[in-house]
Amino acid sequence: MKAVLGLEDGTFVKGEGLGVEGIVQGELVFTTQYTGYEEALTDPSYRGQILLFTYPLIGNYGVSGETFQSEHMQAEGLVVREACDHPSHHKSRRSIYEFLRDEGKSGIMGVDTRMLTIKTREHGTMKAAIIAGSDDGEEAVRLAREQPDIGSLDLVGRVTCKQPYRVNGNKNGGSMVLMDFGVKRNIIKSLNNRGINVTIVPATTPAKDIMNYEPDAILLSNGPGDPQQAVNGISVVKELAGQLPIFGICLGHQIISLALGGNTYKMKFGHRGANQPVKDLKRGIVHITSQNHGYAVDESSIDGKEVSITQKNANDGTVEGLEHKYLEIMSVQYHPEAHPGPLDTEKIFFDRVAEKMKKIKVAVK
Ligand SMILES: NC(=O)CC[C@H](N)C(=O)O
Repeated sequence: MKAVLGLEDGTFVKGEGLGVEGIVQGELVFTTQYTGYEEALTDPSYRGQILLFTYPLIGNYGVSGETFQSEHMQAEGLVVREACDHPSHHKSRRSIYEFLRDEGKSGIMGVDTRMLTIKTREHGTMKAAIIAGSDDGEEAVRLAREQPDIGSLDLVGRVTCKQPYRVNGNKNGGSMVLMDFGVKRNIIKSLNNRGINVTIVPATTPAKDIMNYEPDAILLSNGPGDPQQAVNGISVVKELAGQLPIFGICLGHQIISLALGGNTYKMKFGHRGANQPVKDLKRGIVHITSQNHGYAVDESSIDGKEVSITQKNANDGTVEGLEHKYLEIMSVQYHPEAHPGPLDTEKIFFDRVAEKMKKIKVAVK
């Protein structure tokens, strides 16, 4: 099948189609992870985005379904140098070709992903379109340009759960309400593994409904799009700060920052990969983290009397973690739940969350 990828700056590249025939529009973003394509493609944070892998061989160990981060593929489309159609792994159930087809999604392969990455780094993230089934470059460019900015879309509304549901932990480590902005399964699993019972609620749940569950703490999840769109999340944090511990991951961290009076901005091309170095400023050590974000918290807007920046990206100095100075509020920009990527920060973040919840229980008794 023919295919073409167009960018808003007028660039287009022709390649071979993957998945089903059709048109895909979204923001083109690149990830540098070598593996973990199954986890990344099913991460709801990639809604509204076409995901390009800089690593040239994708699909070698097939798709098992065991590490999906949600029910389905979430990225709008896929761009790879070479996709493997004869995967080899004992857990593989299908090839990446079959996976895209089953999901009704489209992609393109056989294109110069290095050139596209350099272009994205130089120009900044661009709107893009893939046409699987055509090689009309002018049309692909037109479709790339003719779409709303990702920042104007309510992407969280497309991925949040419709109804609350509960997933219990393996012992009684307290109860938590998790605001679902597009949560990755491994966040829930990491909490459950520490005995935490988690009630997952839609992103639009108001503070008083959250308090009806009588939670020991709340956690704001990762998710797609611009954090400034998450107006309910921001007001929940404003209302509940000081009443119970609040934790956040990625989009959740950005929402917490906005609620505490900070600002967020769109980065030139974001951080997406499995080896982003993050410096823990208190302890002076660097952790290797999994990341996927295009927005960041503006340090000067938040670092001050009430909030301390606890972690920073060792590559570009952007904010990676914060803690409130006297309230139980803690959040990270990276993904401690990994999947994809290294588990280095899994223990540190989730053990601390579990510890803080235990303390609250003891204090209440
Ligand atoms: N993984 C996430 O939660 C991403 C957060 C936000 N959508 C961003 O791109 O910055």
